[in-house]
Amino acid sequence: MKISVVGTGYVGLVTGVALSHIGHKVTCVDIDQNKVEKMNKGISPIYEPGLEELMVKNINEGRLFFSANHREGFKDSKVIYIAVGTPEKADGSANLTFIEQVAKDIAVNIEENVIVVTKSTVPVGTNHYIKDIIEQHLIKNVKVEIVSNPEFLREGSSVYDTFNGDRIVVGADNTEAAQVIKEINEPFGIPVYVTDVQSAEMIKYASNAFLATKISFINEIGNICEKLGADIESVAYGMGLDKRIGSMFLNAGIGYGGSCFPKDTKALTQIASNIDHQFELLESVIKVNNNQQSLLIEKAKDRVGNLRGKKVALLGLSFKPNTDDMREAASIVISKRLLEEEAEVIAFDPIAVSNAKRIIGEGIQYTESLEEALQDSDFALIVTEWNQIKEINLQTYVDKMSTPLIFDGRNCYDLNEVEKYNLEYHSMGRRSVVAKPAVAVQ
Ligand SMILES: NC(=O)c1ccc[n+]([C@@H]2O[C@H](COP(=O)([O-])OP(=O)(O)OC[C@H]3O[C@@H](n4cnc5c(N)ncnc54)[C@H](O)[C@@H]3O)[C@@H](O)[C@H]2O)c1
Ligand SMILES: O=c1ccn([C@@H]2O[C@H](COP(=O)(O)OP(=O)(O)O[C@H]3O[C@H](CO)[C@@H](O)[C@H](O)[C@H]3O)[C@@H](O)[C@H]2O)c(=O)[nH]1
Repeated sequence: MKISVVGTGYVGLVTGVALSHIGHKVTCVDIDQNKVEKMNKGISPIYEPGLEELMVKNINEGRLFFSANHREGFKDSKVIYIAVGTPEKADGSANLTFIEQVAKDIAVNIEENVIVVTKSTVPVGTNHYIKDIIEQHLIKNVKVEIVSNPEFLREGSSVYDTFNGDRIVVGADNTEAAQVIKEINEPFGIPVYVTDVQSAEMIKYASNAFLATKISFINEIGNICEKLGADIESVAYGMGLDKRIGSMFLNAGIGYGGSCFPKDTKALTQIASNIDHQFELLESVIKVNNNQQSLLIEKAKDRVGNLRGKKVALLGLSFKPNTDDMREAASIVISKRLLEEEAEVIAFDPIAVSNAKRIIGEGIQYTESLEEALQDSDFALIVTEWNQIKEINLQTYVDKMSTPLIFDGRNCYDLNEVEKYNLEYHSMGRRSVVAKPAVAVQ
């Protein structure tokens, strides 16, 4: 089937590539001319494992196209997917400006009946709002059906997730439209759950809010464990053995970041407050997460005292491993705090340095070499659990650092392993390891 995808960010590009890979003829449309030029040359504008290879394969096999022109991109399409951003407004609610613009772009450029499928995360009621906008601006006598099809992929594993997701949610008023979307997705072999539009919209927010709740919950338990001498890794493992709880998303650390959980949890509290419901549980989840992000700095200050002039190795910048995405990364809050404390910061990340420079700025130094970041440093803060960090020979900390003192926000190392080295190691929700008499950092 001929399909168009509007927006080529993490969701749109992966969707377009995956749909072309299962045999559809797909044109991805983006207003960003530079991105379109890059993609036409077979270069992915984002870093996602496996994406560029799959993109090039489908371009070469004549199923995948890119355009900066909506009319050209929508030509002959039976289905148009919307995958533009829905960022956060100052009050935390979802900004629908891009969605409204796409609805108008669709209205004035389509020449035949289409099904408009929203992949973007949008508040309950938005799909109907999209239909209203399109119908108000239509210039041809055509029929438009809408389908909500929220996206559940994770950055860093988006290609894998698209082919191996747990479910595809389809929300529709019109059973024929739902059936078309079901059939389009059939080759993925993933169970499709069909429901009404409003419920599909809510499934997305509720899922993200639930996962964020799981993270803030385990972080609170971790903070308590640390003070009582229990070990959060053992506690999470023991909890996860209960199938009703499940072992996933119980990794304690410095909290969640990224382009979705922070914005979608805030948007859901706004959605609730619009109908005079105060979502107290979710408000606490957000508060716990905000505190968690700066916990690593508090730990360092408790141990080291004044941070002024201290040479700090900041290990990991992206909000999670295997992505160059810096949106709401804990490293932003942490580097800001370090600069306020007048520390000297050298940050390591294997992929996200150029994005980080734009967001964090030139107040800190950057390197793509872990060893260079550690060289002569007074202490290290682990912010993202990149494999390069997890797999480092721990002796490197001892050899390179001025004082081998580590504050690990992602529990990268086994405590028994750490004990074999002359390290001082503080992690999250676990006992500290001080292998040799207290390291003098003054
Ligand atoms: N990033 C994720 O992991 C993820 C996962 C699930 C759902 N979502 C949701 O999916 C949506 C998209 O997220 P993203 O991270 O892919 O966004 P993004 O910001 O990375 O990309 C959006 C793209 O849309 C383009 N665009 C904006 N207006 C346009 C228009 N009128 N016509 C054509 N192109 C236009 C932009 O140029 C940009 O390239 C959001 O609602 C987000 O909440 C994101
Ligand atoms: O046990 C855990 C799991 C995750 N995180 C953190 O949570 C954040 C989000 O991680 P993850 O969910 O893996 O990545 P995202 O790409 O943000 O994906 C989430 O957000 C997407 C956008 O809505 C959804 O599509 C996905 O289903 C949902 O997992 C990151 O900062 C992680 O470090 C933890 O602290 N502990």
